[in-house]
Amino acid sequence: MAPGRKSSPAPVWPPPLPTDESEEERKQRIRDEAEAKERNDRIDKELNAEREWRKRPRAKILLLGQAESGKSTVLKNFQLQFAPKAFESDVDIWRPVVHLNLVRSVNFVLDFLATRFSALRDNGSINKQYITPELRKLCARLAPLRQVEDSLTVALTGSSANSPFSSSYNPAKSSGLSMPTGYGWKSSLLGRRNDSPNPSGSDTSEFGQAGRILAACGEDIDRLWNHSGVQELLKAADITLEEQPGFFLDQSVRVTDENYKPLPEDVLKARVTTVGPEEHVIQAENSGDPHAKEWVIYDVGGSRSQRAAWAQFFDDVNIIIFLAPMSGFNQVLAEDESVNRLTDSLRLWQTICSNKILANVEFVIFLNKLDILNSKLKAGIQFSQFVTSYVDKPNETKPVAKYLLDVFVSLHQQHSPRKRKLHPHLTCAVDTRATSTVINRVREVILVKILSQSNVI
Ligand SMILES: Nc1nc2c(ncn2[C@@H]2O[C@H](COP(=O)(O)OP(=O)(O)OP(=O)(O)O)[C@@H](O)[C@H]2O)c(=O)[nH]1
Ligand SMILES: [Mg+2]
Repeated sequence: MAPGRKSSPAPVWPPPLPTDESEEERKQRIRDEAEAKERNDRIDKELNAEREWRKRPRAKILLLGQAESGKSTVLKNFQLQFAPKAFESDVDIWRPVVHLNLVRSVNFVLDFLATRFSALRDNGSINKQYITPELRKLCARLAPLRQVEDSLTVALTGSSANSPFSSSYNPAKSSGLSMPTGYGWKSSLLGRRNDSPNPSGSDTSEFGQAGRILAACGEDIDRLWNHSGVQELLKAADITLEEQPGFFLDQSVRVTDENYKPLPEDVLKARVTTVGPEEHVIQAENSGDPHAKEWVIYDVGGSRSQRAAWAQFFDDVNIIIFLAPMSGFNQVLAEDESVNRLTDSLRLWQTICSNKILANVEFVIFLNKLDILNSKLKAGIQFSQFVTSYVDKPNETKPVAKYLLDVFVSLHQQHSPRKRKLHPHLTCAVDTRATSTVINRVREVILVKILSQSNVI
């Protein structure tokens, strides 16, 4: 109590009724009290509803699968499907990612050609007809892109460029064309988007500068990629860049245009390695169904070192979508080149199926990258050479996909702790239309699961 002030009596509740109020004042007091009570009741009701809303069963999806299996791509499909306006308003932040993916591919080709140029010096007979003065000039003109790769990588990841190149191409090392970074890059880009523009109107950021250099190089990149010598040399070395994540070399003129705005397909194809688990809450736009208003999706990193972080979500999800890329049959893991990707996927699937904590979780499996499987088989790669149990069957997409589906389904049957329905789909996650149909089916499965959890059905 402040010195010198008289102490007031402790307040009592409810306050004693005034003894000297007029009839009019009494009526007003009663009206005020009724209004206050109504307001309190309304607030209580809203708080209760909010409490109930928080407790309600929500769609919680966990995406699992090895690195590059397509988990983050499926997440983007969910965002595109359920929150198209939010997806559209964020497309710009993918522009520098597409640029970095493209620049890494170009630099990969430049490094590859450099090894061929030096082989030519050492042994005049090799590939001489392909290496024309025009090709050398093209390579010289594209040299500034090495600097662009460094500055974009630093701007996006906060660390210096690390673009590994192995002169002997190894499909497992495709992360050389990816951007290993965490969740933070998106929020930092969203933050930058609101920065006030330069008074001259030009974008002076690293992204703006990289964009201008790329715009000047677009035609040359296109010439490099379509150069018959480059195509022949890559083919002779068994390199199929088209199947690598973040491939934009066939779109270089469009994506380097100064006014380029990424299309949804570009966003799906852009590659960013997920590092650490990410929680994404998708607020469904225009959803009439109260149970489908909010989707919580957990996206995790798929490489071996990331998998320990998966288990923390096991007791909190309604549905697991497992991604198994069918195209991995002739590839090895980037993190362990002694392990075949398909073998790793099967082992991982078996482990997930047999997990007791997940016994009541609904399982969906996407046998993904159907398009790459198709192009590999069409190119003559023999599935049976890598999967020796596949005997006397045609080397065609349909029977191979069916065979893989049977293997995954029977592993699920054998190893699930209790009988459980599996929802399998053959998918190409970069095909938005086809994936939209699949997502609608998954949506139905999830809604039934949520309703059964809330005892509605
Ligand atoms: N051609 C083709 N590419 C696909 C398909 N699904 C995903 N991709 C591409 O494969 C690359 C890897 O996909 P992501 O979704 O980043 O893989 P991820 O499982 O999230 O990988 P991590 O984050 O490393 O665990 C991306 O460039 C995708 O665009 C598909 O069905 N076909
Ligand atoms: Mg990912």
